[in-house]
Amino acid sequence: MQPSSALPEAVRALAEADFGTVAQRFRDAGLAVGLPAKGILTVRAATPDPARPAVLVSVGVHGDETGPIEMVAYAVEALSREPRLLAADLMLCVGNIDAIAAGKRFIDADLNRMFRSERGALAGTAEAVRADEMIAATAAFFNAAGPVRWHLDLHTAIRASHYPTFAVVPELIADERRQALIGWLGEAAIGAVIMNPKSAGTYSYHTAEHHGAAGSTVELGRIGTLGQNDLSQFADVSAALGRLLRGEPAAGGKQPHVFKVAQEIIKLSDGFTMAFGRETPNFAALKHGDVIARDGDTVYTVFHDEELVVFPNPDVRVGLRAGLMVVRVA
Ligand SMILES: O=C(O)CCC(=O)N[C@@H](CCC(=O)O)C(=O)O
Ligand SMILES: [Zn+2]
Repeated sequence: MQPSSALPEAVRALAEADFGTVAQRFRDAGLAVGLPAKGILTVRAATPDPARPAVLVSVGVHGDETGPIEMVAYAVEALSREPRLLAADLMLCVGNIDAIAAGKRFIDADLNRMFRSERGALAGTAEAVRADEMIAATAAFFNAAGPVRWHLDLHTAIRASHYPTFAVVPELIADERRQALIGWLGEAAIGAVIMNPKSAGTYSYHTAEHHGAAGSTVELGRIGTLGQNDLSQFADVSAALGRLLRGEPAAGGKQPHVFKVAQEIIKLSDGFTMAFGRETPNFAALKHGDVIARDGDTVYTVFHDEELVVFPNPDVRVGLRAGLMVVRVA
């Protein structure tokens, strides 16, 4: 992270999980404010109201994915100046605070693989401790919520992408909620959604599976330096988030293209190699029979006429997802 003094105050405060000023503004407006763990702020109606949607917004689950931190910092700063317009119960979570300070994806291990019952070699890492705090705060937030539950886990991708913005949506979200989520993603000008049938231990899959949230990992452009992101690329997402939190009518928008996961590429050993370069963009197309990766005796190949590669990353730990292959369905 660049020296804090060089950052706009709202951005510095969110990146360092310093909620003092915004929390006080919400409190002064008579809202119920909670700080259940470092980097986690909840703002609820003073009298519990199950008719209010419960919206969890998380950023910085990967410390080098800084654009959404900036975007949300300004969105929350603006909302805190007109707190009575907040029409949802809000939980704001800054995920990997130490990794944000270090400007790295993670410190010991990927926080966004910790949301699973068996952590194996990931147990005992700094991120496992942080995930436990997030899991507990998330459960407390949604257990006190009404039935309408959202989780927008805002990330940025490592590589370029055919769709600069896209989202990963757990398939198990109930139909009506999933339609509402995809509608919101369209309003936010998200270009593509990937329907995912299986958890990779991610935060958004966790909230969908365990709390019935319309949860999604939303990829907003590429990784960048905190304070130096081009915020114009987040204008539609920021506006859609503002409307969701203020209970304002949706503004419409183009429906995203829909993909589904065809296969998950798991790194089985240190011998894992991808058949294409590290800079291969997300949604690059491979044809039937093309080799995707090799890992000892295992050869991953394309079995549909065409599959598109997303999140190719040979550097993950053994046992974790090294990429997704997706096919277009709508
Ligand atoms: O660009 C990449 O390779 C990684 C970007 C990123 O962090 N993506 C998330 C997606 C989570 C999901 O599948 O819902 C991740 O890998 O954790
Ligand atoms: Zn990420």
